[in-house]
Amino acid sequence: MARTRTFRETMSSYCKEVRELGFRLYAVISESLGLEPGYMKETLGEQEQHMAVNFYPPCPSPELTYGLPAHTDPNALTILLMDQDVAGLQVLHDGKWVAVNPQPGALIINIGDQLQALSNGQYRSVWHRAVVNSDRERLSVASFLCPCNDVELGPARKLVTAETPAVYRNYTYDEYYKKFWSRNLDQEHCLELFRTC
Ligand SMILES: O=C(O)CCC(=O)C(=O)O
Ligand SMILES: [Fe+2]
Repeated sequence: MARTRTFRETMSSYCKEVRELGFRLYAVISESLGLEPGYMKETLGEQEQHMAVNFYPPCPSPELTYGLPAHTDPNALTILLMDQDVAGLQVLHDGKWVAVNPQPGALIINIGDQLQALSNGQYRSVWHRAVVNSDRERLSVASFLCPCNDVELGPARKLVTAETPAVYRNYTYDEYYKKFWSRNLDQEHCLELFRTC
């Protein structure tokens, strides 16, 4: 008799696929910076992977609140599976909040703070937020690829030159993560606290 997949099996294979996709993206991002394809994956160490299933119920006064306030993601890379029907994600582009509308079958890839640091500021960790609406609930599933807690992170040596000095000092992810959650999400970009100058 045919057996339907359990929730656990579906989630488990989704997590594995998302992880592989993240590793492929690390390789092309490394290459785009003139680094070895394995640079990001190796530097980030044994990756943790977290998942947030965000549920935003309808809100009678959506103009008074946010589903999620403005933030950047503290990790390396986020792969976001969005509700296929209801919009809510916005990204800050040229000082304006722009809606990212659902595209059937598409995943949203957010660069996190650690890829900004490793690329010495060449890639930018995007400011984003989620708004709510008064009549429809919304769901999003965020998969966060996170560096190993105790690896040393900072600008790739090859990207630090006399013309492009290190923008950020070195630190462990443990230190960064604690600092990130010790402030309000929508305060200044947390990486600003790790600047060399
Ligand atoms: O719900 C969304 O579209 C955004 C979720 C998000 O940014 C997060 O979980 O960090
Ligand atoms: Fe986020």
